Amino acid sequence: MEKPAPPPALPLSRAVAPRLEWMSQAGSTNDVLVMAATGPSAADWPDLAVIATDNQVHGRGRLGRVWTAPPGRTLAVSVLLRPRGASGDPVPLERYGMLPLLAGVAMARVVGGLVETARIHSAHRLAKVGVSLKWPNDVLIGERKVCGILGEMLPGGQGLVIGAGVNLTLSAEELPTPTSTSLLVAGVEHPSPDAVLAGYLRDLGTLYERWCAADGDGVASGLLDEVARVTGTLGRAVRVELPGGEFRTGVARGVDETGRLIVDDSDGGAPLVVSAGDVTHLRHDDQGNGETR
Ligand SMILES: Nc1ncnc2c1ncn2[C@@H]1O[C@H](COP(=O)(O)OP(=O)(O)OP(=O)(O)O)[C@@H](O)[C@H]1O
Ligand SMILES: O=C(O)CCCC[C@@H]1SC[C@@H]2NC(=O)N[C@@H]21
Repeated sequence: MEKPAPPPALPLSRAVAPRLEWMSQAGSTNDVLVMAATGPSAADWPDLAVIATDNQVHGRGRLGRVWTAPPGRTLAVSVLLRPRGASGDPVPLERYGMLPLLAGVAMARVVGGLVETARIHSAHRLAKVGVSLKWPNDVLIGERKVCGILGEMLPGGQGLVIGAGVNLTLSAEELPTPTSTSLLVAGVEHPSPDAVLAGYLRDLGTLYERWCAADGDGVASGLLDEVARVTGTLGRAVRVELPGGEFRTGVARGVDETGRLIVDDSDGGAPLVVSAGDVTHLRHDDQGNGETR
C-alpha cells in the first residue's frame, strides 16, 4: 500500500497563524472548525485560528451547492473570527456581512500578486488578466472562478468561520465547471500551498484588525473602499435572483456598510438591496442567456 504523503511543514503560514491545524483529509474544514470552536475545547481556538487541508471531500458552497476538489490540487482553509471592537466588546452581528468580502479582498490580493508575477516571468508572453471579486463570494481570474468563499456563523452569534477554497494545481481537464480555473491554468507554474495560505492569512489578519479597531465600521476602517476597488461586479449589468425565486436585472452600483449589493433596477424601480440573493454577471451584449458564472 502507498504510504500517505507527510503533512506539509507550512513554515510561512505557521509564522502568521496563532493556531494552525493541517488535516490530511477533512469532510468540510468549515464544519470541523465550527465544531472545534463551539465544543468543550473552544477556549483552545483563538481568534484567527486556522484549519486547512488539500484533501477536502465534502466541501460546501453557498446556497447548498457543493465545492468539489480532487485530492492534493486545491487548498481548503477555514479561519475562526471572534471579532471584538476597540473597547473589547463584540462587534455587532449586523456588521458581519463585510467579513466574507474582507476575506475575498485578501484572497484577491494574493491571487493577483501570483498571477502578475507569473505573467512578468513568463516565457510565453501571457496576456495581462485582472483578478477581481465577484460579489459576494468568488475570486475570479478574468471571468473564471479560482476561489469560493463561505462564511458561516457560530451558533449563538459567538463569531464566524470563514472558509475559502482555492484551486491551485488542477489541470484544465480537472476543472469542475467550464467557468472555473486554477492558478496553474492561469500560468502560475508551481503554486505553493504555504505561500498562498501565508499570503492570505497575512492580508486577512491586517484587514481584520483594522476593521475590528474601527468596531466593524466599513467606512472608517477603509474596507469598503478596498472592496469597491476590487469588486468587478460594480458598474456591471447583473441579474439578481431574489430569495423568492424572482429575477430582476440592473446595474450593480455599490456595496453598503453591511456588505449588501446595491443594484439600480433596470425597470426604474427603487434600487435593489441584495443580501441573500444570487447574482449573475451579464455580458455587455447580454439578452438574458449569455451570463458568465
Ligand atoms: N473547485 C471549484 N472551483 C471553481 N468552482 C467550483 C469548484 N467547486 C465547485 N464550484 C462551483 O462553485 C459553485 C458554488 O459556488 P457559488 O454558490 O458561489 O456558485 P457559482 O456557480 O460560483 O455562482 P454564483 O456565486 O455566481 O452564484 C458550485 O455550484 C460549482 O459550480
Ligand atoms: O463558491 C462557494 O459557494 C463557496 C465555496 C467555499 C468552499 C470553501 S473550502 C473551505 C470551506 N469548507 C467548505 O466546506 N467550504 C469552504
